[in-house]
Amino acid sequence: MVYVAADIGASSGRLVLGEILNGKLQMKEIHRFANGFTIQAGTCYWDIDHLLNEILKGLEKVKSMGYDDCTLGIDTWAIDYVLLDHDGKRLQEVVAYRDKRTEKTIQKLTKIISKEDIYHKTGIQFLPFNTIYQLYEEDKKQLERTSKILLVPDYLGYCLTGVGATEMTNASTMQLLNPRYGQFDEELLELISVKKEQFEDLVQPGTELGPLAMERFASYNLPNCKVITVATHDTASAIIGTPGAGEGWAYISSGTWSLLGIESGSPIINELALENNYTNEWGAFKTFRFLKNIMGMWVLQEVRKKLNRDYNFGQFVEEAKKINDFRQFVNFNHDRFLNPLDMIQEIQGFCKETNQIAPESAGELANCIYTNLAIIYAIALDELEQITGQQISRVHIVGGGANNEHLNQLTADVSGKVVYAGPIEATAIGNLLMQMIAAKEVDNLEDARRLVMESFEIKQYTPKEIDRTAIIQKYKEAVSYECTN
Ligand SMILES: Nc1ncnc2c1ncn2[C@@H]1O[C@H](COP(=O)(O)OP(=O)(O)O)[C@@H](O)[C@H]1O
Ligand SMILES: C[C@H](O)[C@H](O)[C@@H](O)C(=O)COP(=O)(O)O
Ligand SMILES: [Mg+2]
Repeated sequence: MVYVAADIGASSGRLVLGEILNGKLQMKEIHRFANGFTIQAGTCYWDIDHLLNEILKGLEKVKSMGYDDCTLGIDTWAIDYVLLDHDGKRLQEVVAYRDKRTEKTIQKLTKIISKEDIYHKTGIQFLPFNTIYQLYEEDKKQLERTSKILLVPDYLGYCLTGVGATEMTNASTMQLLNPRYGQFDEELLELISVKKEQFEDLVQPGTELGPLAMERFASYNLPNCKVITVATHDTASAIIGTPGAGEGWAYISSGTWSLLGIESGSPIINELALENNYTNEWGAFKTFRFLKNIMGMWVLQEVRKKLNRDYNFGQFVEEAKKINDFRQFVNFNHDRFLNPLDMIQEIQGFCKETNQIAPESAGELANCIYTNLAIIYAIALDELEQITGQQISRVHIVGGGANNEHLNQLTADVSGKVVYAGPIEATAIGNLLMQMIAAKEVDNLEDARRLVMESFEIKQYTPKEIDRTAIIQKYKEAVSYECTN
């Protein structure tokens, strides 16, 4: 029997095999595929059938490698969902969170209930596309036809097994759950015309969902497979796979998004947390992911698309290193960078509006992105220390972005914290570890993280002496400009 993790982020998906051999976690990537949304008639959609098909193709590879039995865990990006009719069929295509339909929804909803009340109830950050706002924008007739609302990874599990669930780490990102009593907040549900019965029961990560319904996929050559509901929010899995230990460590799950935060034993819901838009997403093992979303590698991904993908990610880093200068100061966390038509023009526009020389070449653009991400990380870490009263001495960077040694070093320099980078595939590893803990092959989270530290290369970056105060001050002056568009 072998463990299989399907980790699907906004830009890419992968299936990995995992097993413990000679006291180490051995992980082998067996299938990788592209992900991304497309725009049809002005709306952004995911291709959920493509993702299901890729999971099945990955499982066929498991079988072809000689494994007749496996367990499977699925984790994906957060907040997006599928509407099912009373026959269990998908009512519509899956809208992607970067769609513009929710651009003004926070303003609409907070005319009825204040941001303070929503935050007091949920402890969840205000992102314009949270599930609460997407459901508020859904056609009311469509909601009336809806029997069940399944978040993306729960829907993929349902397609494979016929069993529905609402896994709680991902459910918390909807901004509809109240951490005080671990359930949906009925007042918020009523506000968006959704009934609690339209969700499947909340389940803890590590719950067995059911066997793969082989009869549904007769044309595939599949192994016998038991689907485990892991920490289905990819960031929750990433944090399980982050080899932090003891006190004073923070993480940056660096992929399409950079999720920067700490693991907390209880939610931190106060004015300062709200003011800095920190969130309390639910973690595995009754922890809370006190973090904030930072725009991450999305910006570079969009620049790369505009440059016809002429550069791979490593080449962007090499070009940026040739410049390696804090030339422009750009707040990439501004909503204008969420899904602009042309990311290069958006960056250049911000620079021109703030009387800064705009980056032109691939290297100048990458340098601008990396230097500003390092500054935004440093500021977020300062905020984190202020809000929690905790001293953070080290930051673990995991995910595809941890490949970027240049940004890892910049992060150490500007934050003044030691950076540990890796494992790159922390999300898939955390997915595997949740399955191993459920199977009692690994005892607990602490042992799981020790196994990660012993099994994968973790690189250390020590801060170099730079004038971080002056750099952060220049950034804050430049971004204090109120973007008009
Ligand atoms: N060799 C590399 N050098 C620098 N950055 C890299 C490299 N490989 C991947 N990346 C970065 O990692 C990002 C993808 O990270 P990943 O965690 O796979 O994203 P997601 O899970 O959101 O799809 C890419 O957008 C890119 O910026
Ligand atoms: C929109 C959400 O905040 C987003 O899904 C984030 O929570 C996340 O998990 C991003 O994962 P990626 O792997 O797509 O960066
Ligand atoms: Mg990811």
